[in-house]
Amino acid sequence: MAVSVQQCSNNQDQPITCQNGYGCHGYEFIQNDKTNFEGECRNASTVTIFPRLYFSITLVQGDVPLSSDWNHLGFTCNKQNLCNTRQQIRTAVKLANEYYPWEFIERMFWSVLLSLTIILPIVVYYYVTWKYYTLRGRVPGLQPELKYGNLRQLGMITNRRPTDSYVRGFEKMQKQFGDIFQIWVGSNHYYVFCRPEHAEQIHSDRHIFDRADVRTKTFGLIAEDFLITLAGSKYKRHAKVIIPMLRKHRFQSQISIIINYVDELIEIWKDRYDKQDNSICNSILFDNEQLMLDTFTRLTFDYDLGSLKHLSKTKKLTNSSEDEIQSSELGVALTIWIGAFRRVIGNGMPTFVNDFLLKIDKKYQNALRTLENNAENIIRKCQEEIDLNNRPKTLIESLVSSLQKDEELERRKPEKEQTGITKRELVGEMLGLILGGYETSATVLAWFIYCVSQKYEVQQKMKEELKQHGITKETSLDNFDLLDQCEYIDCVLKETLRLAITSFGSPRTLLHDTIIDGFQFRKGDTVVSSFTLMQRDPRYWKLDPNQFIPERFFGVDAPDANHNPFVFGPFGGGHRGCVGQDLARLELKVIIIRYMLFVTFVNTSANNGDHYQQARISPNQFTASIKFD
Ligand code: HEM
Repeated sequence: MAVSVQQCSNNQDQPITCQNGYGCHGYEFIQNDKTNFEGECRNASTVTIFPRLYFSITLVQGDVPLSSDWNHLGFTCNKQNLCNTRQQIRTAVKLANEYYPWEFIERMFWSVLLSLTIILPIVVYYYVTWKYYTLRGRVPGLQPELKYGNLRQLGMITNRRPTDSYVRGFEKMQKQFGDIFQIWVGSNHYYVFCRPEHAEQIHSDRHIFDRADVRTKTFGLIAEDFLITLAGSKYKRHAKVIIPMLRKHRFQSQISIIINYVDELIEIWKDRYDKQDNSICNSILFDNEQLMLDTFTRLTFDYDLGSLKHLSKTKKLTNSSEDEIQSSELGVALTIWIGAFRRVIGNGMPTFVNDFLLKIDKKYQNALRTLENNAENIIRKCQEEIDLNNRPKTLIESLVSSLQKDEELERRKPEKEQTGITKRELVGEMLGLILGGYETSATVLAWFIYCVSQKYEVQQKMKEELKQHGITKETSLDNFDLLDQCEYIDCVLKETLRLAITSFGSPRTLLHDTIIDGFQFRKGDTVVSSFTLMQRDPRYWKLDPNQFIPERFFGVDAPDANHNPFVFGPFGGGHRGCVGQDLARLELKVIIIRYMLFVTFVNTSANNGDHYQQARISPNQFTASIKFD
């Protein structure tokens, strides 16, 4: 750390001229300031950095008048004189060392370090508290706690485990604060809105309300190239390839695929429960998840994941076959991956912490590799079969035919001008779509079974309707007109979607400052239109909204047929509403029809109507007895 001046290698004393009476603050400074000083010592003559730092500290602290200071050090600069030669500078530095001894610097160094180790954590604590866990503005809410936000205060988490759904937390907040409140779900902050006029404003202006940042920070950590996490030009580039392939008519010729899979599950149930003493199924959600995994992946990616085959084998097989091992490996990978997703959205940690935890989580990384390998298999299979001269017929064909020919070239273009998608993006989309496409529908199916198992008469009415339209076990169902005639089943599905709590609402992040209902919100704030609360709010429904009554929508005089459209939004709304809703409705309707042709679900005494929070919100410890017709 000693102060030193190195010799110029050519050993010439170069004159340095100081102009306008400028003080000479060290040799480096002189060298760099071409405006005020002329001449320089060529060939790397340097004064180490310390004299400058040291001078600037000690000059202030050491009580030496600035004007005379450099005179002490042997510098005499004024307009007329040559300022210094290097010899003078050497003298100056030597003098400086005598003036301000080394111990003083050392003392300074340690005091600064000590202050930093005390001050820094305090500053970080206050910064994190202010950024993540403080009420904002005038909107009412509960003062949040560090790490948990309002999760613990609202009973959504106890002993670090999720114990209640976010929706129940939202309900408590609405009761306490009214239709507009703010809530901290861990480190995620939302302004929540519970009236249809709010929903209308939020869903109508795409230039202000866009995909929520919080989605990109949760979904984005595990599927960064998934549509739900994208915005702007990249979103448009992906949406162009995906959305047209999810329209209802695309799947008309594939209804038999849905039927085959649902029949496979019914066969499994038959095997397990028909003519058995105990016909109680306690894996309703899990079984439906396997059904939806296979159905969705086959419909969209033309690939059989084999989840139902695995499900049927697990009970019967004692010796595991290769097929079974492969299938279960994939199933395990999906479970781990989705488990990571649930953690990320539920643990309340800031994004960078979750990002770090995922990176060091070996199990998760292995699961991801397994999933990516499977996605690559699907792509390879499609690439072998696809005829690029024909228009794509399925989602996977559309994705594969839009693969960029030269990724490097596209990358160099601005995002707005890029076309197609990269291989990496394709894999990301596949994983994201599988997650978005199967879990939600499976959860709705579980809710459907839950609701109808308590209402025998609703199931009888559906069965009657099928008979009325001549729909039997042999009917192919690929006639949309015939499907449309089953209006009561539509009402049952709509009522299920109204009551099924799958998420708390549609979150959006503001692209510009705006005012909602008299409150000012800033660019970057995240707002939520809570359709889940409105769907069960007595102000907006004529019949008791907490009851499962499909008749509220059925017939010309149906009491709730003319409800405000913005109080019903199971698929969200606006330009970032669910892109899979056509497909989901079709799958659900066909599956419900098949269920009603074969079985009747009966409530068991174990059900208490409770629900629990996972990635989706599902009926808690739900069981149903399955009777075969
Ligand atoms: C019953 C089944 C389903 C339900 C209840 C459901 C619900 C939702 C909801 C509430 C949203 C957020 C909308 C918003 O923020 O306004 C959403 C978005 C999305 N859903 Fe679904 N969904 C279902 C099925 C599907 C299926 C089958 C797919 C796949 C094809 C899918 C793909 C997506 C995608 C990609 C988004 C993000 C759209 C965007 O950000 O632009 N969903 N879904």
